[in-house]
Amino acid sequence: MADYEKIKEASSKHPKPADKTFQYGTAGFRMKANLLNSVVYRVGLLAALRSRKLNGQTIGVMITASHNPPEDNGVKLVDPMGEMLEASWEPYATELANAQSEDELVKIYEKLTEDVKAKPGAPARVIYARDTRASGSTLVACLKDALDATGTEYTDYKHLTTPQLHYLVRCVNTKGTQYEYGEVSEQGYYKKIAAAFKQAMKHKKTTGPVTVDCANGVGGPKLVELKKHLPGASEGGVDIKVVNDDVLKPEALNSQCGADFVKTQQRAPPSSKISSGDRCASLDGDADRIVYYFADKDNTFRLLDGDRIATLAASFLADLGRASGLAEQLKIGVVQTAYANGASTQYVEKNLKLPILCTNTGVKHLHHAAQRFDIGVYFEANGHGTVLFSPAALKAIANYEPQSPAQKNALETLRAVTELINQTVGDALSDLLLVEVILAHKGWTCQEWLNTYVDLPNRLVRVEVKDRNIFQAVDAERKLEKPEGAQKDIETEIAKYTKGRSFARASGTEDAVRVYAEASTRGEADDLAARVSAVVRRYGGVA
Ligand SMILES: CC(=O)N[C@H]1[C@@H](OP(=O)(O)O)O[C@H](CO)[C@@H](O)[C@@H]1O
Ligand SMILES: [Mg+2]
Repeated sequence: MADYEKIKEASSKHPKPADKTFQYGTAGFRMKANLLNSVVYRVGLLAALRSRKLNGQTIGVMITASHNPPEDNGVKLVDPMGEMLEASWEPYATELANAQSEDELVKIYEKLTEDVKAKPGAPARVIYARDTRASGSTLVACLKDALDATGTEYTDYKHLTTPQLHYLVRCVNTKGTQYEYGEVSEQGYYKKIAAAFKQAMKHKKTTGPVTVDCANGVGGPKLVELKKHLPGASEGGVDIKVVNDDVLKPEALNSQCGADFVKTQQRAPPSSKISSGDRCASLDGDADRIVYYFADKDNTFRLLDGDRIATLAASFLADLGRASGLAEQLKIGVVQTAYANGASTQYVEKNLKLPILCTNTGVKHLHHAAQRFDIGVYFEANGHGTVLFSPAALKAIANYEPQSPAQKNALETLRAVTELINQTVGDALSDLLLVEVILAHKGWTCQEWLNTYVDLPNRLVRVEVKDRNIFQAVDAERKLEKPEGAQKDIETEIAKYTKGRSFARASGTEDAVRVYAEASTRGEADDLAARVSAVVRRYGGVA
């Protein structure tokens, strides 16, 4: 039961920096780690309240700042099924984080407890983990203070990838039910996906190794651990070469490596020693994102980003649906954001002939939209995504009696793939193995994967303005509603280019407006991005 005096007392150890305003954004709270003590303490209070409200279902707290620099950190909450915190609770987190005094904090907490109708006597349960940042242990101490003050039961899972924590939250809450997701332990995670991988790779072989850059983050040691459970190349598995897995040098985290570096710089990490044709992948700092890349025969860098993983997975699942005789029950759809390359959208619609939805940026939006399909494939272009199978789809896949050996084969692979994919959230380790399985089944090299369609040249620019909040986007962020007149001016610029597409929106994680542009040539895409950026500056004022 919550004891408000205790909450107040513990809170006084973690005072809020007076001049700061916090906001629970697309990825929870994220900023310089030394500003986060009070925020993490208060997120702990909210986690306890959310668990009480849900009668003691376990809530997850992840301390990470993903691809941000080493001196940053962050915190986000995980809901009972391993999903992101329900959006209607985000403002509560913001409100608690911004309370100026202990008295105000407790007043807000009491009021929230009443408003959400949490039973004060209900149990509260939380599990938590962190990435490898040096500031993690201090922040964990702040979190613990909140959990103790609120009489919460908790388990510290120490270092985990973000998706591993999501997995564990779902496992705890489904334990002993018909929806049991897996064994509640880190080892259980490895065992589940390794068994699924073995099954999915039956009779198939990968060609050559895959080199995985782990951004010197928590994904490194976890991939090394996962490898121990996987068959090696000679046993029908895959040869995974782990690089950039040094977690003992905190300053190396996300520095000149990792998925964000590769995606935004459109080049391999400078430390990379790849030769033409080598298959490579990069994870981000908390291993919930992955991108692939290789150097083609002319030694030109080629990126295979989230859009490519989505199209690869959708085409594979559609093939399996047809081959298993389940196509009718398994309607596949793809979910993207406005940042998806226009060529990928066209490929899904015209070649794969699958329905496609466009949502706002941020995986929670994509995740919800993907739940509208039997099989919903969602990826952000930056490599964060997964595949969701509806309960009805899982049931159909589990119960179907195959009518031929070919159907039986396809069905077995499909079953394995449902186990391999982390359905709680995008998971770089699980997505890595999924891509490896698909390439092995299709017998494809990266070049063949790349050949499926030709990306439109594109440019993503960050524009700093006085107040980014005046830029209000609508229509899945593809158009600006405000400031008035800006959209018309952007469209005037777009009209000047062949296959031109461009939009501007305020970032949810940085103090800037992002401008995206694509067109038929590199020069045109760059030009269009520059012109739309100029429009944004004209309306937003130079910062
Ligand atoms: C263009 C882009 O890559 N935007 C990223 C970025 O959001 P912004 O709201 O654009 O700052 O961070 C989000 C959280 O990590 C991620 O989900 C999203 O894809
Ligand atoms: Mg991440």
